Amino acid sequence: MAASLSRPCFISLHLPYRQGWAQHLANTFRFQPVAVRETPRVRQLALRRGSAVFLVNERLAPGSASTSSREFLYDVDPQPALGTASNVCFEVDDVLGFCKRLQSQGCSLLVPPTELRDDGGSVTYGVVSSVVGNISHTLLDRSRYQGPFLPGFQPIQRAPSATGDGIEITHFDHITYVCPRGGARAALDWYQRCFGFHRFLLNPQESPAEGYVLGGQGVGMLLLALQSAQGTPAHGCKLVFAESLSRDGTNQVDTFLEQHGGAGIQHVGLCTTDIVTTTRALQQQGVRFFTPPATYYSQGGKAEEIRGAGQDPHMLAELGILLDTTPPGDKGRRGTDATESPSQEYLMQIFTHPIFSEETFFLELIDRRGAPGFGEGNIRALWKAVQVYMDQQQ
Ligand SMILES: O=C(O)C(=O)Cc1ccc(O)cc1
Repeated sequence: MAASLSRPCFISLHLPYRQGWAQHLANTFRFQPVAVRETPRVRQLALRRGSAVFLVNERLAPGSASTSSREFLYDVDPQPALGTASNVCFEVDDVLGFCKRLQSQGCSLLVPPTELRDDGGSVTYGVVSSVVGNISHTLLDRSRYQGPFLPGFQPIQRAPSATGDGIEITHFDHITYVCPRGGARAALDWYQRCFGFHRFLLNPQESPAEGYVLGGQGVGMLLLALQSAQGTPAHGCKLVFAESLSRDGTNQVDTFLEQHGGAGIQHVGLCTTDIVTTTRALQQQGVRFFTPPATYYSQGGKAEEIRGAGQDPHMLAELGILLDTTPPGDKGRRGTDATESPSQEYLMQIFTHPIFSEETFFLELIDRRGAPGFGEGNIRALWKAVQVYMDQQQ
């Protein structure tokens, strides 16, 4: 079964009672509130930047909101003890057929296909649980809907400050899951089988059978990745599955499992077309980013690599931005059109501090200049920066 899933339509975040995040997302990350739904017990706020939409679900009353099973529209209640990103919504053409196929494959439907309508038209959706931690997926057909967000939500008038603030965020680039030990391969298989995602090799060093194993220097991690069936390698949304291979159980992946209370979404990569300006603007708004170790910029040929890509090593170091060039020969391996660009391909990344009070969920900015993968040096640098941060927290 090859399902026609495209880029996520929204990523849903849940917060426990008395915790909010929507204001923070609006004020510091400058996501624009577009639609809201409020009941006496919950508030659901959709915030958009480019085509990236977060649905922030807040509780307005103590206790479990799930006395009514549909308290949260287009989602289920993960009953969070802490902030968690627990649902990714994908658009599909045929919700009924899709849900039927998933059920015949043994998947559990949390919300059966349901139709909702208002003046803007109608949508059909269902919610299925995934095989990873608390993550569920909303499958949505909104081809018959003309309204600004979804039926059941009230539109919010667009404030004039949404553009021209230097923050260039275009779409969700990737979603990284932390899987339990031994669970990354099963997750990969499930998304290939049930959602029709294709394997994506993160790096030329990756062995398709084993996955991408990062060892040495205190890093013990297995990474496996997929990309959605629709969309080119450069434009589709990727799923990255991370699993700890470390023996001492104190690294960031194990810490996520412990503090999150199980597997789940560790970070979301937001694609930007101008990482330098965007990082600067977000820093001015108070967003805090991980700073890679100073050695990242001074180690073997990094400054030359950065200059070779046409970037300024001092500026990147000052902001904490990581850069990785695609090694020659990498293009063909991932099936990129070799005639696309004669110049060197590279990408730049930067990672925020954890968003909630626990060391769990964070965001990333990624600026792809033709490079579809993830740089090994950058993953190591992020790993190191997170470890330093975690050690400082103790
Ligand atoms: O580089 C990325 O964005 C990744 O998604 C790879 C990754 C996965 C898990 C980590 O704890 C650190 C890096």
